[in-house]
Amino acid sequence: MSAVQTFFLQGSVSTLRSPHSSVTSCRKVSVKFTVSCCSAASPMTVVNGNVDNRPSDRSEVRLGLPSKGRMAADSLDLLKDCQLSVRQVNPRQYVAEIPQISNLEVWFQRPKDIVRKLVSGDLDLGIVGLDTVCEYGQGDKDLIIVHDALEYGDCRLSLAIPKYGIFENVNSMKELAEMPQWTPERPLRVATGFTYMGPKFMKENGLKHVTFSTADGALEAAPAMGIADAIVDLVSSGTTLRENNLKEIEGGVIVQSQAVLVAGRKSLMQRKGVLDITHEMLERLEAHLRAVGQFTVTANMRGSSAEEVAERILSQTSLSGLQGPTISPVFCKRDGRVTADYFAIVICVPKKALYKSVQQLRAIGGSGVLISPLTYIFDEETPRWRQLLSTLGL
Ligand SMILES: Nc1ncnc2c1ncn2[C@@H]1O[C@H](COP(=O)(O)OP(=O)(O)OP(=O)(O)O)[C@@H](O)[C@H]1O
Ligand SMILES: O=P(O)(O)OC[C@H]1O[C@H](OP(=O)(O)OP(=O)(O)O)[C@H](O)[C@@H]1O
Ligand SMILES: [Mg+2]
Repeated sequence: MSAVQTFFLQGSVSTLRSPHSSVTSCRKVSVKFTVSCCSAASPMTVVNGNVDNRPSDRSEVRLGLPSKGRMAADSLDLLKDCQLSVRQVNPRQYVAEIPQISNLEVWFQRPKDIVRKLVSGDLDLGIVGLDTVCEYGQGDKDLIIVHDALEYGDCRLSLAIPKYGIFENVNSMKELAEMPQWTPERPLRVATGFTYMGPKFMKENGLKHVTFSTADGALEAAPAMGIADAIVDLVSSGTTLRENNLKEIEGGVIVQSQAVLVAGRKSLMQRKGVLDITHEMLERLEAHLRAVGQFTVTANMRGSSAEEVAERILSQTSLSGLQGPTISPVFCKRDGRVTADYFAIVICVPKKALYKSVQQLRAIGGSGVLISPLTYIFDEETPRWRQLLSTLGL
């Protein structure tokens, strides 16, 4: 460990004025740490999760899901939409199952513990926000993001400063770093719950004289209370910052976050069944997320041939579908002869363009327009699966 450390205090740091308070090193916040007991000769080791990182001999595959907070319900909803409903006998029980996938245990944990347990090997897969992976994974190369965009939990980890006082004309990280106010005796005081990402970011941005304090919530109050000059916290709509007279600045976004599916490299490579379950989950997630926001539109259209109908459809900007329209003749018997005066067309249309598509279909002679939501769009190959295999060197 280097001589100069980053200090984290709970609450005010106004009494801390030593040169040690400047950020010159970015110490890993301990997943494993040692505390002195009564006798200095017998240290006690406290570990989050698996004590000595020995691979356990369990045969079940374990998926960690957030037990509380805003990610919990959305994670269950997403899995349900992928026909992977989690069956939990009662809400205080922390283990559950997904009947469609045998040999999979679902464990409900706090998001930060999901990441820690992926690192320790006590979980194999997990769903959490990318911010939590960055903060508690601390750049661990064995944490692999299998799906990076589950499309909920959107937020960003940002640095914010007051709109007023000495910060009134400060609008970028460069300007913040160049402020003459920050000295070893009077460093920039930052309040954050992100005690790994916060110091790392400040160091990367060349801020030399910085101290950090930490609290468990309502960090936006710290500047007005005189406890901090700036904060590093999650921002989504920006309302909390605005209500507290704080602003984000150029270059101050540390991580753009949303829910992700993460796995441990060792689990993927060594534990039987993990790779297969990951493949199935990835296929369902990708196919479902592709289908969200798309509708299938079917309609009838009079025409002399399938090609002639196709030309009419493709002349319209909103009707090209995923790979072009599917057109099938609708046969009927007229005067004893089987003819195809009508064609049935099927296209996929993005939700946003739905009404425009219906208007365009009608304009070129479409009738009997039926619209149904899509559950899955399976492609020939799952791009993220190929990416995962290449990351694993398989
Ligand atoms: N305002 C927000 N809008 C959208 N997503 C958010 C927001 N705040 C946090 N998140 C995302 O949801 C995750 C969980 O946040 P949540 O607030 O539920 O738990 P927490 O802050 O870690 O715990 P707690 O608030 O109970 O102490 C975050 O890691 C982040 O990815
Ligand atoms: O940009 P906004 O949409 O206003 O959201 C940002 C706020 O949401 C989170 O707090 P949360 O609601 O989780 O409360 P907490 O501080 O108790 O975690 C985050 O810590 C911000 O305070
Ligand atoms: Mg929160």
